[in-house]
Amino acid sequence: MSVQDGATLRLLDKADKEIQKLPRTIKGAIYEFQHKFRKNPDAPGLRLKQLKGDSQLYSARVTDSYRALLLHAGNRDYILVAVKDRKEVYDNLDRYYYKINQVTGGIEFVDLSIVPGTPVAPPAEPAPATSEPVTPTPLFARFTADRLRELGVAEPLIPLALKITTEEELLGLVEYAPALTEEVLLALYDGKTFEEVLEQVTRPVTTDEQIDPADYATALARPATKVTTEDTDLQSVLDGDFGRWKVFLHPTQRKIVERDHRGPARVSGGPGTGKTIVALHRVKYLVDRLPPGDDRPVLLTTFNKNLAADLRNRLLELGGPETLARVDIVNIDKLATSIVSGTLAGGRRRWIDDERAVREWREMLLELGEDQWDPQFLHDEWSQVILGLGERSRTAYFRARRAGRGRNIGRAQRSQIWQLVEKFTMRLDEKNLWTYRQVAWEAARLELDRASRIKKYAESPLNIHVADQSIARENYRYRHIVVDEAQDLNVAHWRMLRAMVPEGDNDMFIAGDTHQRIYGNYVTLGSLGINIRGRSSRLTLSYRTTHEILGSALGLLGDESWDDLDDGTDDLKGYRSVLRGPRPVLQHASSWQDELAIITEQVAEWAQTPAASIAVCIPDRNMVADVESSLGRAGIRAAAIGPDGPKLDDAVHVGTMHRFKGLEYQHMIIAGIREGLVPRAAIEQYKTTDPVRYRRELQQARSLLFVAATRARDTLLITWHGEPSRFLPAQR
Ligand SMILES: Nc1ncnc2c1ncn2[C@@H]1O[C@H](COP(=O)(O)OP(=O)(O)OP(=O)(O)O)[C@@H](O)[C@H]1O
Repeated sequence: MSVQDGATLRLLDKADKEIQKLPRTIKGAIYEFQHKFRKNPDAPGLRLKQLKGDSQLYSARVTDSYRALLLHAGNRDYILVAVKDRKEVYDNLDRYYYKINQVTGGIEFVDLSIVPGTPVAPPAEPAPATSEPVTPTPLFARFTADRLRELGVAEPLIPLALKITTEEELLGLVEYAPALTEEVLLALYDGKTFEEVLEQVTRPVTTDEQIDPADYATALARPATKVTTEDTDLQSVLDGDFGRWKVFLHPTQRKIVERDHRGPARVSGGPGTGKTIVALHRVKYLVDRLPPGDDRPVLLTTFNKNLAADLRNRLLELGGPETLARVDIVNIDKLATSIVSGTLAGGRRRWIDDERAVREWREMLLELGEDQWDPQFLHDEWSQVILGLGERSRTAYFRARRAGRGRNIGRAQRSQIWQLVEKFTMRLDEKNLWTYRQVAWEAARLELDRASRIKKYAESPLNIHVADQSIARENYRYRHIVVDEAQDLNVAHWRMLRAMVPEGDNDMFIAGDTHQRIYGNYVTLGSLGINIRGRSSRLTLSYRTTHEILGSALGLLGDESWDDLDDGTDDLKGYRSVLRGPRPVLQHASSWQDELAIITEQVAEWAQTPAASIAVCIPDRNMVADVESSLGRAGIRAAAIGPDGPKLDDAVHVGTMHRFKGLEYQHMIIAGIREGLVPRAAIEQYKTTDPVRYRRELQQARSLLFVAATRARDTLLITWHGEPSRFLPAQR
């Protein structure tokens, strides 16, 4: 059989929802059908035929009683839009609406018979008669058909949208509506104005191209047409393990993935808007454009080991072993560690975290009888100012601006601090210890040296190298670097990364959200040679959190202002969700014991949910064991989340707030949200002594709570005893 006989069969977004509901035997038959169809759509058994009076819609036989409905997009390209019982597929053909959306240029399909409230939908249950008939006001009475059309609502759904009067009707309408119609109507329903929706929802997906309403082949290639591309996608829909994130990218996500840049680019966006998903697709996009080879020219890095492991699994799912084979996936500290271990003799030391380092400071100050300085202050000054300098010298420290650090430190004090820092680093040397920041600084230094050797080699006349055999040719480690959770990387990390990749097209792709910064690392990328100006984009649609949870989580951020990893500011304008669910519950308890009882009772009520989709988050490490044993006594398996992620896959996860970065749960409880813990009482000392630091500590505490609250997909319960945290809405 010639290749010409074959056909492409794609699946349209939302058609997968209907297909997944079909009986198992029919799904099996669809599996067979799609194979045969791809091989030869004209095979007689498939009975491919045009629907009467319609140029574009075709039906084909799946079984004796089921038919596939296909939209012909030109040449041998078909889009599967539905699979239906033969008895109903040919009735009332007017109910099939398909068109190229005049705003987005994407292909849209709706079967009006499944949209409640349309003239062709089955009649709804009659409403119970009331004694006084009242005519409720339609939800969108303040808009005209033209306005909805301008926003991109699908034509046949406009009259219906203008008629509906309840939220239930609206949710019924948007369930199978094209994605833009769903987003627009829900945003208007949430109270946004026409102008806001135009700006935040419609404009980002509006195509610049001239739209030919009959050119389906071109429309098929536009980001707004959400269709599967691989043969295997339809198979995974049928197997029930279909990851929509792999295929149905939002048009805004797709544009970001596929845009080429002359330098570093950045994507921001609120929690759950798909930054990680975009980073993964971006990696695949870059790998697909590499020349063949068996090296690994792409680096994908993130904050911790657990997130790196998740990226690895997801990239394997997305691109298979061939993509994985060209990518180094490693968390940022491990990357720094491997650079240092591989290059320095002293590389084989033990790494310690900040908490342990502060203990070392305290011990050293005690031994020295030095009581003028606070160990935490010295550790922060060393880690965030001195280890943030490009050059580690006393003079450089004397000149350092200490931007954003409130307390003024004069020359004499800097001299004392410098001496203490020298003693401290010698102490760590003797004990064979290193902090992660020290490692990052060393790694940055080594990589910068390497980069300057590469430049020197490239610039000097060839004969020098020939004469001096000792100069070996080195190359940059990577061609492209993709960073996730960028808001928590420190200055040294960025210096190291910058030096690992030559400046040029698509050199760095940076995904992060400064509202979720929880490690106090503030950077200005521009000053580190990473110029993202004019190459920033933002995602605004949450795929994780319901509208209700998102609204409450935004309230936790207060009126703070947030940076954009550079000199500008960032905000969450337009951040929204089309997912609906119960409102978060805020519950006051009489004591910690009472909170534990509430937690245990609530988790027991979620017995139908797989344990690992439930999490309990608390602000203090000492509370973890309490929660674990309280759940344990009720026969519920619980496991603490360690620094590298959850320890067990079949237990309720319990952890402190920092541990929840990047994770996702169906049901979440955040307990212990009281004054003194959120924010911590210890920061009050800075209120008068160091107001700048105080503000930053407060902001970081807000971010921690924001991160925790936005891990919840469906349900969120927040509890406290005593005085509620100032970040919670006022309680009546
Ligand atoms: N286009 C998509 N289609 C379906 N699901 C998606 C899509 N994009 C993202 N998701 C899902 O939404 C959830 C959140 O995505 P992701 O983790 O990438 O968001 P994020 O912006 O990185 O979140 P955070 O900032 O909270 O870490 C995940 O479950 C992901 O699979």
